Amino acid sequence: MEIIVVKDKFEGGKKAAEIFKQEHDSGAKVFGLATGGTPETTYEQIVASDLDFSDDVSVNLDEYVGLAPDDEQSYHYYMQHHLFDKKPFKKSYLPDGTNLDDNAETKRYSQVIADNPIDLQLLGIGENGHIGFNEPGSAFDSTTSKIHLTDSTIKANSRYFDNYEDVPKYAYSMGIGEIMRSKKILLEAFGKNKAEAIKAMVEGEVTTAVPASILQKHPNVTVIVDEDAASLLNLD
Ligand SMILES: O=P(O)(O)OC[C@H]1O[C@](O)(CO)[C@@H](O)[C@@H]1O
Repeated sequence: MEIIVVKDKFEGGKKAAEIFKQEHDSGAKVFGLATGGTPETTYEQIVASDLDFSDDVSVNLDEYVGLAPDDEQSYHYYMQHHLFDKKPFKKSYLPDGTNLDDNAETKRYSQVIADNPIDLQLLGIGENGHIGFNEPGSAFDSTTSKIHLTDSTIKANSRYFDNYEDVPKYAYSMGIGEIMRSKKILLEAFGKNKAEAIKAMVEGEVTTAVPASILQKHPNVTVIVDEDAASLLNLD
C-alpha cells in the first residue's frame, strides 16, 4: 500500500486528479467512482483539467434505495452535479435506487461490473471502516447487494439531509469482492474523524469488522490522506 500524506483535501484532490490523468494516459478506460464529501476536491480538479472521458465508462459504487436520479440527495444527482455535467463519459452506470426488486437490481449491477472490469477505483472510507456502503461484517468476497446502513453511517450522512429520519436506511452497493477486482484502487481520507479508520485499515488486522482492511491484500492501492487522517499512523 502506498501512502501519500498531503497538507489538506485541496492538495489531496490535486494529487488524486494527477493519478486519474496518469492512469488515463496509460490506457485506463473504466473508472470506478465514489460519492460523499471526500472526493469533491478530486472532481473539482478533474473538471478543471483537460481530461476527456468521452471514450470511457464510469461505474459508481452505490446508491440509496428509494431515491430517484432527480432527487437532490441521490448519488445520481451528486455525480451529475459534481462531474458528469462537465466531464461526460461515453456511458455511466450507477445502481438504480428506484428498482425496489433488490434481487433483480443487484444481479443487474453485478453484471454491469463483470462486463466493465474497473481499471481505477476511487474510494472514500466511512468512520467505521466501510468502503462503498459495505458495512462492518460484510463478506470480503461479496458482490453487489442491498445493505442495511448502520447507525454510524446514517448519522454521518445525515449532514446532507434535513434530519436523521430523512436518510434512507438501505443502499445498493458494489460488493467488496468486486471492488477488490479493480486493477488499481485509490482511497482518499481527509479529517480527524477518519484517523481511527485509516489506522485500522493500514496497520490493523485484516478483519471483516473493518471492511477497508482487506485492501492490505490488494496489489495496487494508493492512499491519499491529509495530516489529520494520517495522525495515528506509525509512519517513518
Ligand atoms: O466522504 P464521506 O462523506 O465522509 O463518506 C465516506 C464514504 O461513505 C460513503 O458515503 C458511502 O458510500 C462514500 O460515498 C464515501 O466514500
